[in-house]
Amino acid sequence: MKVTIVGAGAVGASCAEYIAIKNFASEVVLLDIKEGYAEGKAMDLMQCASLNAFDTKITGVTNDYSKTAGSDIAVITSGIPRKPGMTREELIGINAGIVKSVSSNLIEHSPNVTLVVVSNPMDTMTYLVHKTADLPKNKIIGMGGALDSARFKYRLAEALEAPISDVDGMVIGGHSDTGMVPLTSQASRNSIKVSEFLSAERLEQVAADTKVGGATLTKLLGTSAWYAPGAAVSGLVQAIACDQKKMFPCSTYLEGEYGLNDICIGVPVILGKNGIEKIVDIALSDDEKAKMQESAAGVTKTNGLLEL
Ligand SMILES: NC(=O)c1ccc[n+]([C@@H]2O[C@H](COP(=O)([O-])OP(=O)(O)OC[C@H]3O[C@@H](n4cnc5c(N)ncnc54)[C@H](O)[C@@H]3O)[C@@H](O)[C@H]2O)c1
Ligand SMILES: O=C(O)C[C@H](O)C(=O)O
Repeated sequence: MKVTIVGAGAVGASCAEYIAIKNFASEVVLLDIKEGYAEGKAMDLMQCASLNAFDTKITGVTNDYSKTAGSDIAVITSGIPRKPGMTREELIGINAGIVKSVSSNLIEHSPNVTLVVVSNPMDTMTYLVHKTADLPKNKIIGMGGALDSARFKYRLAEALEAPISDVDGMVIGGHSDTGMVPLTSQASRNSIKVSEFLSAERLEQVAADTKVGGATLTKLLGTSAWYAPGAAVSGLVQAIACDQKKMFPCSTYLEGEYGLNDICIGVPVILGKNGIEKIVDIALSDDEKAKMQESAAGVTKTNGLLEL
């Protein structure tokens, strides 16, 4: 199993580290445009191998796509992150060009690759790849919901004063400060709805904190987060590589599901060896349906800024 990660920055390197520690891939290639950077990150990570007991071979290359040839899965983290006070949408001007050329280079050398898009604004970048790359839609996957759901569980556990392993919950919709739709009505602690334990006001606060999870970290760190994003990407890559048939909310191209068309946005999907093997069309409450429509309108507006 060969995995390429384009962008050896904060998220790309964290992703490579989690993939290696989980020890399911034979090879990880890190590629970056900055001279020597991916090589350096790969060497540093390989010096963790004996310490962390993994056998994954990590190599780094400067912009040489021939070294990515035959990749089964490729992760796109190349591009700029936001700074405090910015929205993800403001990154479109620079990141669209990067994502378009990177995806085209990857597919040229690995025509059967499954792409995981991470660069922001992620739903729009996933849509861009869908519109410009010669790949079936099941092989184009946007990562956002897995991360947002992990942040939702963190906030739920905090409110419940419970261990995170007791808590389950999912966030669908667009990966943006306003567009996320945390499914509070369905979140549970050991199968009991969290509304049994938390007031409507507290649950609303949990949802609000979840939606600004990325912005909160960006303010604290001066740039956007990388540990949880890297872990979330590694979970998606493992589900595909190991044909796990696991369910994650991912950004995928919709053709009527959730009443939406011609958009990539976060919905629950089953991930296995064929990438997105199924879009799971769950029943939403009227309130959740309205929020999903509003979220989709925001993503569509950002998509309109693309030069397709
Ligand atoms: N979808 C999500 O949930 C999520 C989570 C975290 C970050 N992100 C996004 O991921 C992206 C990367 O974030 P980061 O913190 O790793 O940034 P970073 O600046 O640390 O790393 C980005 C790397 O991309 C490289 N790069 C730029 N152009 C390139 C090109 N054409 N080819 C190859 N490499 C290129 C840069 O040299 C840099 O090393 C940002 O757009 C950020 O907003 C998304
Ligand atoms: O917040 C960001 O800009 C990065 C990423 O999308 C995140 O949610 O951490």
